[in-house]
Amino acid sequence: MSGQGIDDVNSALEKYRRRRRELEQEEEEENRRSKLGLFDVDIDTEKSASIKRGSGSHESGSYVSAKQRRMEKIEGIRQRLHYDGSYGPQSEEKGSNEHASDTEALSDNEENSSDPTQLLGQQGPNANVSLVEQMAEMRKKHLLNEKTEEEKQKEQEKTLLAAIARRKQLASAAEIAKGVVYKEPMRTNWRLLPRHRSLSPEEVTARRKLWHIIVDGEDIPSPLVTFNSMRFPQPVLGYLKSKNIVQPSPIQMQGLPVVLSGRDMIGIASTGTGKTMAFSLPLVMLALEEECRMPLVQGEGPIGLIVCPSRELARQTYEGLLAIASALLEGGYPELRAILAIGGVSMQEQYHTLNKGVHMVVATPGRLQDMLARGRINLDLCKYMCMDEADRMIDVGFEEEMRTIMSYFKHQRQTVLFSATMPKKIQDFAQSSLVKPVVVNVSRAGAANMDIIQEVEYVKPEMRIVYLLECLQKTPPPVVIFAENKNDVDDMLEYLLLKGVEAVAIHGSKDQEEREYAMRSYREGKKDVLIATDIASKGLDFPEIKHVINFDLPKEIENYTHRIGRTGRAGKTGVATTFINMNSSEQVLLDLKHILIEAKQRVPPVLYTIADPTDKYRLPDGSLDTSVGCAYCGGLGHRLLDCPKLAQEQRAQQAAQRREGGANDY
Ligand SMILES: Nc1ncnc2c1ncn2[C@@H]1O[C@H](COP(=O)(O)OP(=O)(O)OP(=O)(O)O)[C@@H](O)[C@H]1O
Repeated sequence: MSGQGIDDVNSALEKYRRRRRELEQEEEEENRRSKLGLFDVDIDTEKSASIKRGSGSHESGSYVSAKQRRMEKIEGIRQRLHYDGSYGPQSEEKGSNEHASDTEALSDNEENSSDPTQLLGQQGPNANVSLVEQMAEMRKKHLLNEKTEEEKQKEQEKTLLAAIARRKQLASAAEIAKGVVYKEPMRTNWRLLPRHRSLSPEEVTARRKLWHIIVDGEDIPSPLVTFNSMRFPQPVLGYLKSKNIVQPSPIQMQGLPVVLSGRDMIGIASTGTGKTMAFSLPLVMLALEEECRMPLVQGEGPIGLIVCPSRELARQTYEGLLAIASALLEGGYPELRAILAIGGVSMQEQYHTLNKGVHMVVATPGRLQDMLARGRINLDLCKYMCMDEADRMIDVGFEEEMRTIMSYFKHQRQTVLFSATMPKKIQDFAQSSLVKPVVVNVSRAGAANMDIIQEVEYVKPEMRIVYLLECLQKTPPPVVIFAENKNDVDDMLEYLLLKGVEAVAIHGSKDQEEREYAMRSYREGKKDVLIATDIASKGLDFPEIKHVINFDLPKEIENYTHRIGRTGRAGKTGVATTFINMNSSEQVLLDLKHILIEAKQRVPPVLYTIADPTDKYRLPDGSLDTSVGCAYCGGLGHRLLDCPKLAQEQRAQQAAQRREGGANDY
């Protein structure tokens, strides 16, 4: 976000916080007054005495709860209505049932009434108006007031969103400078088979419905239900089969035809549902097409780029590309070369590949930016850019690096963004930077994978480490344990090693060698337990993880979705256990509650004890209107103005501004 943008967001938030402080102060004042026995409304002495008489008076100075006082006040009114017929002519004419409904209405509204004289209709302009009519009027006023409050909140949200949206587009600096706007998507030579081109719109819709695929955009290619129909060369089909990948997953059914045909795309699907293939295969096909057309020579390339938020994820994706490229080579196709550009490793080996011309680059933003700046690679021929875990990539953590990388593009490129979590705001922003994008949605962005059994346990902070051993018994290994901070990761490692558990750990302060050792030994099954910060929560695909333990609740609910998504992958079932305690953020707990409800999991009673401001957005069937969640992080348990992620990012941004540089590691 630009400095101006940050200021705007800050000032909008500051306004909101000021208003909130005022409201809190008002509330405090009200509480104080009522504790002292002062009614905030001006009831005349006679009436007040009458109410007290009716309700039983209290010894002066003794504490009476607000609820009790309210009840007594209502009782007083009720008694006057029943025993004193002096509240206007209408009350005498009414039957007792009507009185009952009137008093019910009173109790509903009394709390919000500011003028009990009017409420009772005893004097003033309402003296001749029936109680029912007065109540109807009050209700209307009350609703209007409430709406106004809601409108106010919406307005504040709008201002804040506008400030956030004032980010610059994800476009190259030269394009922005020259005002270049691409209107038409890129074209590739890939075509649907004639029999798929002739599918009727009804057939296409039925197919999408069957696989729960939701699309948005213009001229969207039909979903294809076999890899054969996607026209991959035989060695690629053979490779997929060897990995037991025989039928495309829904995100691949729709995502592959879209990306293969050159369209910009935003792909949203649950963790572990095959998004990586949906952006890797088209890159390989594009590289192959270019190589066949005109082989790359020294200093040329890449044709395409995949940017990932962590070194480990980049390595995993790179190895996937190498495997497909080598299957093609073995099948008699030209050699396709790839390099891995990540921090912490020497690029010496990679330079050898670069010298031959490179087709594909998989990178983390920092190292890629560095290589571009040093002129080690260029994006002159680059036609394809993918951001894996895209919301994280466009998030503040990497935004500046991504913008710098974009400035090296010379021509239009195809841009594809994939993630399991993609808040609406990020989608809107991304869409504005893409060319006629197609949005493919296979699950609600941020929803948990339905193949995961989610358990939430209340464990006191100091008991967690001891309880870990018991928790590890739930399933056989491999298990992964996540914690927010590096010290907790180190402490757990020490404890588990002492207890004889085969564990390894990874976080951003470990050196590259340690990180690689941990990943390798865990992946190869030599270690049973991986303990990690969120550095390992996104995208990593370890085979057969049975159990994810959250030592704490992450600060952002999206990280919860990613963390538990390390299990329950490729159609298998997994278990996730999350420890919560009194230190867990209420807002994230509420988000968690909604994720559990959505995934039809057991919600621990403690989560129902937290006041839930989203209760009013329940639909008639009791489910939550999912369109009302936070526009910034996608959490369903809070609104934008209370977003813990936004607040956290702002703190980080301010700190980064002070330091004049950002830190992106976990
Ligand atoms: N069509 C398929 N059929 C069976 N398995 C598949 C298929 N596509 C991918 N897989 C396997 O599913 C696993 C998860 O895939 P992948 O890592 O691409 O998930 P993802 O959606 O990117 O998850 P995340 O959101 O965590 O990054 C991998 O082991 C992959 O080989």
